[in-house]
Amino acid sequence: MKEIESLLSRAMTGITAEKLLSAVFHVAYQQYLPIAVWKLPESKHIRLAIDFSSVLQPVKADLEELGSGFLISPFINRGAEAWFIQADLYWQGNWESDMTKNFSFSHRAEQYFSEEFQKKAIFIQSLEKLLAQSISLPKLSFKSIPHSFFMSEIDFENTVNEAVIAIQQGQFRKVVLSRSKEVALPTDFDLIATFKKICHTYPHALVSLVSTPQTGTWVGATPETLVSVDKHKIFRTIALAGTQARGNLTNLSEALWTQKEIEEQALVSRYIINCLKKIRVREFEEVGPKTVASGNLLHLRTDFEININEINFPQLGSVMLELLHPTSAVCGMPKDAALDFILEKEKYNRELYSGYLGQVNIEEESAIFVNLRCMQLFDKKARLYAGAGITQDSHAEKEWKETEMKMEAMLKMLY
Ligand SMILES: C=C(O[C@@H]1C=C(C(=O)O)C=C[C@H]1O)C(=O)O
Repeated sequence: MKEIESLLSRAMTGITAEKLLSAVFHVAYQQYLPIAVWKLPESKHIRLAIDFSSVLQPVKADLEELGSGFLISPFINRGAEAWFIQADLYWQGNWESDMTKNFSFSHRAEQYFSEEFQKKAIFIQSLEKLLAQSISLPKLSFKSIPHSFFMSEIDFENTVNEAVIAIQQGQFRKVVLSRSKEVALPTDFDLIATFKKICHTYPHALVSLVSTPQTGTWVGATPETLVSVDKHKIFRTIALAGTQARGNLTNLSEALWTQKEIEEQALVSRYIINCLKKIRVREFEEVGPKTVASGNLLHLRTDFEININEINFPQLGSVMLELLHPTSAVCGMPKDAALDFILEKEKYNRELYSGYLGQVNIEEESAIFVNLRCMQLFDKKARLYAGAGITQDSHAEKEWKETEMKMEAMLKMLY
């Protein structure tokens, strides 16, 4: 293993983080290796994990049992199963880092002739070869975009109106309706340069770039923590909902919210408290709701915090992850009725959008987020995703505009 590490540091001498990330992503992608690159909120560190195992297996999303890596789950995850990118190769640094430092390999399979070891060796050799060339990297070829149901403004607004009627009839209280749209990638699209731009534009978000043969390639900047457990065993989750354009507002406490938005966010808080009640957790700290910014948008957010050691509930992170997903911020309330409505009316597959993703047991912290403000990359095109919470006071046209504003988060990063 030492041989590989010294090969890697030789390959990387004097290379900028951006160039190295481009090359690493390139080689991983071409060799069908699952890779995740991410930046946590309020952090300047870029983290990277590559999995060298033979086939990426779905796993039970058990934060306490899993090793170090990056977890991704689609919106629909029956049996609470998710994909896990094990951090066989892990790097942590920032855009200005000396790239020869801070790389580490997990020593999961030491056998010299194991498939995993061979894959690592081939990866490093290809990386070294690529970095030795002074010419720019060849273009990545993503898969062509598969056909997907396109929802026009009229279709979407009709569905919102149907949801409002269903709410008035008492079928559920809130449902989150979403849609996707395709946009052309710029001809000079550069994945890592775009990722870097997103990191700078969204300092308070989890910014991620994830690619696996099973899920395709996704990039996003989500403001929504689903479950996090830090090294001091503090569990956190948030209730995020209500959306308006930020405009020129500098003092966030001056934002005004309508009753519809206040109620919509309160339903998410209530949903979280109901989940805590189910497992008889009564000692939690609740702060908010307060106005927070995510790029050009404002949301209402309530923070929940629990000291895991004080309540002696070591599995709280995993138990809450299973109970919370999909929360009322992306599905609705009650959950089952809202989900049925979504599956019947949306007519497209959300895939990883509004699922969850994030690091597990990396530097003693797990931080899982709802996958929002994201796009999926294809040959010459990107698919953008966004949704809006519908309650009895919703106006169809306003909800359409809200999804447009949310999609702009990624669109603006492309152009
Ligand atoms: C569903 C999305 O966002 C969620 C829905 C919100 C809303 O309805 O106001 C606000 C923030 C998120 O919890 C999305 O970004 O696609």
